[in-house]
Amino acid sequence: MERNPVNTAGDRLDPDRPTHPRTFPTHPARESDHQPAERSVEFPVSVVLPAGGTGERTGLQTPKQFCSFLGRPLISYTIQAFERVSWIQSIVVVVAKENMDLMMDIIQRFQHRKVRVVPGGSTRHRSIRNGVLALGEGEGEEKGEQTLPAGRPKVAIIHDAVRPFVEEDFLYKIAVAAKEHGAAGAIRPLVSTVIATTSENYLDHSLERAKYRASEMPQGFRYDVICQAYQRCTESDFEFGTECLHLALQYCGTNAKLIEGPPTLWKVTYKRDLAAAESIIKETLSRSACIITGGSAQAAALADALHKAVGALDMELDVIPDLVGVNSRYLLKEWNFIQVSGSQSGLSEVEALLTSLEAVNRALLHPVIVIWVHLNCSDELSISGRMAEPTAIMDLASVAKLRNILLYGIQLHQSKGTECWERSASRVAEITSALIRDRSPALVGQLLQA
Ligand SMILES: Nc1ccn([C@@H]2O[C@H](COP(=O)(O)OP(=O)(O)OP(=O)(O)O)[C@@H](O)[C@H]2O)c(=O)n1
Ligand SMILES: O=P(O)(O)OC[C@@H](O)[C@@H](O)[C@@H](O)CO
Repeated sequence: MERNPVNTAGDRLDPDRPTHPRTFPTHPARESDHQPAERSVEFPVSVVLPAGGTGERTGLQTPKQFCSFLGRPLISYTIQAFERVSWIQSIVVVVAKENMDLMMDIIQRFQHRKVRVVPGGSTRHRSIRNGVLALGEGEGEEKGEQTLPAGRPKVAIIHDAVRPFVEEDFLYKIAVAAKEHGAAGAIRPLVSTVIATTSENYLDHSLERAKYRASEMPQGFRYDVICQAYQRCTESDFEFGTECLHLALQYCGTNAKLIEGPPTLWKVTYKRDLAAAESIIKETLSRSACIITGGSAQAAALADALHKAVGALDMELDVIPDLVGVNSRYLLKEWNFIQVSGSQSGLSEVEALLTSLEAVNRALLHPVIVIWVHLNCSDELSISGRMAEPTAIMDLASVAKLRNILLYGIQLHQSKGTECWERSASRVAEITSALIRDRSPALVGQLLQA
């Protein structure tokens, strides 16, 4: 995890960050095979993402919501989780005044949609209140640099910006329950028992754990309920409170419906949570890849063997001849690419792949992994050819890195007489899986020997 924040100019402070301005077409909506079935919600839903804290408990200078993972701030992952939900009409991100410019840069850099930024307050409740009020401001009005979102929602979802792993299915459950009951909240089983302490830090009593749950996010509220709750609550609530569901009960008599959520709803709080979040993000991006064979028989033979070997490594792998026609959809998936080239073809197929990836702006949100597997079937290694490839792939990889594409090479020597693709393929599969999983910057542009 890079702890370098993006600076107020929107440029990350470490040397690896691509700094050239990106000129993108309006990027097409990204699709993924894992996209759940489209749901429809018959009432307007908007979201408030409180992100106005300082993240003191991480011990870092950079507020945790702005810590970068694979080149992108944590908050951008959370925003993406909401903006891809078609029935969410608008998102209000609440950040400290001093981070407003930084937040606008992040929205521009990663082309987030439906997002508006408002200033936070000195406590989480004050920040959430500012966000809730912003949802009710007029539709289509200009406010500074931002156009106000669609009109007031029927349901407002509130979700800590530092809980990036939220799925549409659960958001749907919360939104529908909030519409029906006035309020709804995510809960999880307690891991530790809750105890009450005396002023001298002795045990006063312990709670029966089975009767209690941990209150998590997202939470949902009928818009009138959460507005009324914040209108009626006290300064003490604003200063010391941590529970929106309590405000709805206390000041609106609204008893929230509680829905057990998945374990992925956890909040990034401590430094160790940052490493956990990065590991989950990397794992999510490493689940699938497609092998492009270019139509050559040699490449197809290796691809088939690779398909079997990588399958054993719990990766989803598709084998396709090219990326044209219906196969061009792979360019839009959050997948990785393995270009298998026969000994006659050099890097031209990789160059074509990189151009296609840039044309669809595929590397906007996540670094793309491209692995060139070069089949060298000649019994005599052509010294000149071999010497040429390492330099050529290094140069190409340097250019690709500026576009957030990580290019690696694997050279496979397959003497003509040997038909044991399986052994070669399992070597290539292990290297490929490690490259996709680890995304090591140190190996970018290297031509590894399988
Ligand atoms: N004045 C505040 C304080 C917190 N939050 C947000 O509320 C969410 C949950 O709060 P927490 O995990 O406590 O974040 P921090 O207050 O930043 O953490 P710490 O208590 O360690 O400083 C975070 O997204 C945080 O940015 C906010 O919008 N405004
Ligand atoms: O208390 P913190 O500010 O660390 O985090 C906020 C959490 O309390 C809150 O997200 C849930 O408990 C649900 O209200």
